[in-house]
Amino acid sequence: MSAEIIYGRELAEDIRERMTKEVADLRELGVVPGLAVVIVGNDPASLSYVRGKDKASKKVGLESNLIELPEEVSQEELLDLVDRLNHDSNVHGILVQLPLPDHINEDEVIEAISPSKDVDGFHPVSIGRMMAGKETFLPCTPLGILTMFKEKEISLEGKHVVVLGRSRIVGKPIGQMLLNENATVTYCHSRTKNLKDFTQNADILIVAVGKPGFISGDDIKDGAVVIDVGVNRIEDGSLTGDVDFESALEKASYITPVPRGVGPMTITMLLHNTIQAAKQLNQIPQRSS
Ligand SMILES: Nc1nc2c(c(=O)[nH]1)N[C@@H](CN(C=O)c1ccc(C(=O)N[C@@H](CCC(=O)O)C(=O)O)cc1)CN2
Repeated sequence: MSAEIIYGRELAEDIRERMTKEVADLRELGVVPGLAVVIVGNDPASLSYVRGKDKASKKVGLESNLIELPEEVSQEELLDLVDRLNHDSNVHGILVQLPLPDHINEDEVIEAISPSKDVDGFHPVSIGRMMAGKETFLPCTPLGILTMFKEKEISLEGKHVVVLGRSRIVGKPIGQMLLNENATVTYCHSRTKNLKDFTQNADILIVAVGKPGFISGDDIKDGAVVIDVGVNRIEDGSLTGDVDFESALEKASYITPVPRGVGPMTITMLLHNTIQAAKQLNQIPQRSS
């Protein structure tokens, strides 16, 4: 068997085209969805992600404001900025790029963002609503994965999903979101024993551990759906995932590549959440993007 490759980049392009029309309609109504992206410090990967977010936002017609703060910014200054953005009626979505430097209390910053502008879906109110199965902002990478499943008509009902990784950004929320879709979810992490026993029994395997080639074809059940969330820069400067693509391709039914797989969907879902936030804050009825 050779798997079908799910190119998130192509899906993302289609979705962004639909969004461009939706934003044009909103602008006709006098609503210009506004996003503020805050980055602290000079981490090259983070800078490249926020610049990607800023560029993609502008391309679909959003008003994007990229705020770059020095590494030494204090907790108080950052909280003051978030407070100003919470009260700015031209800003509908606020995102603080993670990770933050060690001297910043990440939880306190996330909790300072108004839940009505929490387009990253990391605020405890958003997480609580997600756990209760209520409508809310969903974190962008998991929402991108869910959108891929929907666009490819991959059924989730009763499927055994194994999630490798338990981060705030991917692992924890994707498991809960798939549980909400009636999948049976197992979380595995660095302390899990006999990992193969889990991975080899997964109908859907989601790998978000940040270790190049951590999973190979041997670890995968025949016909499994394999979603690779790893973005690892290796010695030769190229990007590679957490899954050994060539060996997994032979076993899986569907697989996402790295690059051009899950990553581009992350930014697209941020645009989606920002448009939804602008509509909610302006009391405009929702429609799917
Ligand atoms: N506040 C947040 N911080 C972080 C998030 C997040 O969702 N919110 N996610 C990650 C990084 N991330 C977005 O911020 C992100 C990662 C990867 C990509 C992407 O498009 N990857 C491309 C390759 C890009 C490259 O060449 O470097 C791909 O996989 O094809 C987009 C966004 C951490 N922080």
